[in-house]
Amino acid sequence: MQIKECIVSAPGKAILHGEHAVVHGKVALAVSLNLRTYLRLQATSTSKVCINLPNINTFLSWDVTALKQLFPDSGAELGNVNELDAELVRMLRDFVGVSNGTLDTRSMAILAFLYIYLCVFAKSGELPSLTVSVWSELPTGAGLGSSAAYSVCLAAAMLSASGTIPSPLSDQENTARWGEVEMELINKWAFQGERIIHGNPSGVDNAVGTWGGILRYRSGKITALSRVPMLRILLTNTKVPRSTKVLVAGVKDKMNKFPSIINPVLESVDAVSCTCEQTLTEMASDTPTPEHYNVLEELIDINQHHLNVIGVGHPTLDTLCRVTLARGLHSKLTGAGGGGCGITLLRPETECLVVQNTIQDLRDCGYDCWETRIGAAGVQQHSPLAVKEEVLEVLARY
Ligand SMILES: Nc1ncnc2c1ncn2[C@@H]1O[C@H](COP(=O)(O)OP(=O)(O)O)[C@@H](O)[C@H]1O
Ligand SMILES: C[C@@](O)(CCOP(=O)(O)O)CC(=O)O
Ligand SMILES: [Mg+2]
Repeated sequence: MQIKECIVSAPGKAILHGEHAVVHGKVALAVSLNLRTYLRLQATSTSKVCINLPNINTFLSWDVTALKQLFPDSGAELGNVNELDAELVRMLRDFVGVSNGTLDTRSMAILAFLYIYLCVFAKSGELPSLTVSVWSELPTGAGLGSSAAYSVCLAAAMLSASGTIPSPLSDQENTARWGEVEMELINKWAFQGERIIHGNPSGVDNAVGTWGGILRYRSGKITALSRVPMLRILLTNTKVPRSTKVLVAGVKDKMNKFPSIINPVLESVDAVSCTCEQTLTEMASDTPTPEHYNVLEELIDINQHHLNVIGVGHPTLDTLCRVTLARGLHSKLTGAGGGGCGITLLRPETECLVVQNTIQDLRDCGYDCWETRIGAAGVQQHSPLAVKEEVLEVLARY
């Protein structure tokens, strides 16, 4: 089978408000980051499927003939984009040799890859030999949506290589985006990848990875916020490893144990997201005032308390909040919490020296900290000419 080689990329994300609550049908506000995951898919004639994942030190290959045996006689039933095929996931677990309920990060990435590969190519009835290499600028497992950026890249690359969606590149464009119909399809397959990695994702992360920008997300309904002020944000990685899957499951357990206590907290998080959205809209349609920033800061503090109540805080995140508050800045965790990353809002009048000192304070705690740009483009295809040399070099190494 002739497949189309490609290089694709997708951005990571930061959740401003609504993490965890969004899994239970509440509103989340999320922004794309200027840190991306890149994937290169190459055709080979080795009769092998190879995957190189240097971020998680995983390099594997399988014979195409072995993978073909996973095709049930009812091969046509593989590949329903709207629901996860639990039987196929079970077969893949046996094939790769991982037990149900494993938290081994490498296994999740491999299962998501094989699942999307098999389902997308099942329709053509033929499994091609190929090599996929992925490299990310994002820290993995830190709350910045690396799993979603990875899943979005897998979906885009497989759909493109199989010819299910056309290449958006033209003679004039070395980097291009797909149209709305293709992005819907990429997003749906990416969501299945997220389901394998997360267990019960809301879909907000893959939506940001696909569309980019600043999004309001609720129960699968995605609204791009076009009128938002230019926010300045510090990102801090406490470097404490954690698993989104475990944290999401923990919140569910708490809800089951104390529904009358936890449900109102999630309702309140929803109200925080809605109030933040309203404030951002006001700020964009008028000149942002110090009072607007005061509201945004109070919302950050309230939400951080809520996230602690539902059990996804961490002492390192408490330290982040305390250290930044000592400089007059407000922070909250972002993503699943339990360690990982936090965001700190910078005000327009925050002096350069204050920002530099805050970054230094946080680095002294052993954290990584940097100012980020938000609202990057969603999933893209690139010609090799348009990819940064250092990224191309890593992708070409395998
Ligand atoms: N660049 C990558 N290469 C391989 N796997 C990745 C990559 N990025 C993310 N993953 C997968 O996603 C998992 C991390 O997802 P998760 O716990 O949701 O954290 P987050 O999405 O916040 O980074 C990793 O353990 C791995 O399975
Ligand atoms: C906690 C949650 O709201 C966000 C998880 O983000 P991340 O995997 O920690 O980047 C889960 C979800 O929305 O699927
Ligand atoms: Mg994730």
